[in-house]
Amino acid sequence: MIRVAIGGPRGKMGQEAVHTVMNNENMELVAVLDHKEIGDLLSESPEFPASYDVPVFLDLESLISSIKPDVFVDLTTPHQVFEHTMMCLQNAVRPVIGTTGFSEAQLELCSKIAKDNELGCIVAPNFAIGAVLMMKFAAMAAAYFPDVEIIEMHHDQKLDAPSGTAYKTAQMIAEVRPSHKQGHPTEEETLPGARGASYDGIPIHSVRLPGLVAHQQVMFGGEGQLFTLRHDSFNRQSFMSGVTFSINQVMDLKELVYGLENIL
Ligand SMILES: NC(=O)C1=CN([C@@H]2O[C@H](COP(=O)(O)OP(=O)(O)OC[C@H]3O[C@@H](n4cnc5c(N)ncnc54)[C@H](O)[C@@H]3O)[C@@H](O)[C@H]2O)C=CC1
Ligand SMILES: O=C(O)C1=N[C@H](C(=O)O)C[C@H](O)C1
Repeated sequence: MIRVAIGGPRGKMGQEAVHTVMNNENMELVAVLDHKEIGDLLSESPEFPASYDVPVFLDLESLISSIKPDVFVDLTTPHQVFEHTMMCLQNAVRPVIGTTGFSEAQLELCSKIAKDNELGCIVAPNFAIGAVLMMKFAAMAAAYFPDVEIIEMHHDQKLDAPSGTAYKTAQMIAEVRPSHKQGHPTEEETLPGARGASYDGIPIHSVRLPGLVAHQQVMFGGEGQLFTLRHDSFNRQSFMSGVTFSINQVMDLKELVYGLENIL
């Protein structure tokens, strides 16, 4: 039995993850972390059935000291995720991080602590297998099509931009193609932001609209041709096989892995 705790249980991802862990026969949901007073047990919250008698904690430090979970799955907010990850790594709890918004410096620091403590940690910008393949194929294509732009599209409640997936896609592409500025050498934005954000010269455009879930297009342009890779998550169930996979895998790791493509 893997003893799992989840951060952000009432969120869009958190609710799915709670049901996923509760229904997995190799896992036990031993605690959840919320930031609002919702009662002592998850079952007191209207989102969950009366049988979910899982203790609710309001701070991670007391959750860890009283429950000592094997794994902490973070599905909270970009503002808290670094602090949560550090606390887990310093207290022998393996983090599985779905929350986005890590800076490169923060990732580097977590990676060092995980290695020093020989503790597994997974930071997964996207748990959906199709999205992981899209990122991998984008890096393959960039070796042949160096001119590329990323368009990510999400629901309008998303707090961070660009998405963690778009950021990771750009990092993977930047590893295989020489850095260069795209478009006309003297192009000017008459409206600031019109050409999107830039990661190593790769434009990233973020769309936020009600009705969307999580979608990304990677467009490669070449002489007389356009090659487009696209992935759509139509619901949050699409992420759950990746969550289960990560909880199982992190138990056998002794370092931080950034992106499921490295362990699939
Ligand atoms: N890696 C992946 O495949 C995916 C990652 N995400 C990421 O997961 C995160 C959560 O996404 P959603 O569920 O859509 O957001 P959400 O806003 O629906 O849920 C976040 C939940 O965390 C709670 N929360 C906020 N601060 C907290 C704290 N300090 N401690 C405990 N709980 C806290 C909120 O009350 C809320 O219930 C985002 O960063 C999002 O980008 C979302 C979908 C897939
Ligand atoms: O906030 C979301 O919804 C999602 N966040 C992740 C990201 O930022 O890439 C993963 C997925 O795109 C859904």
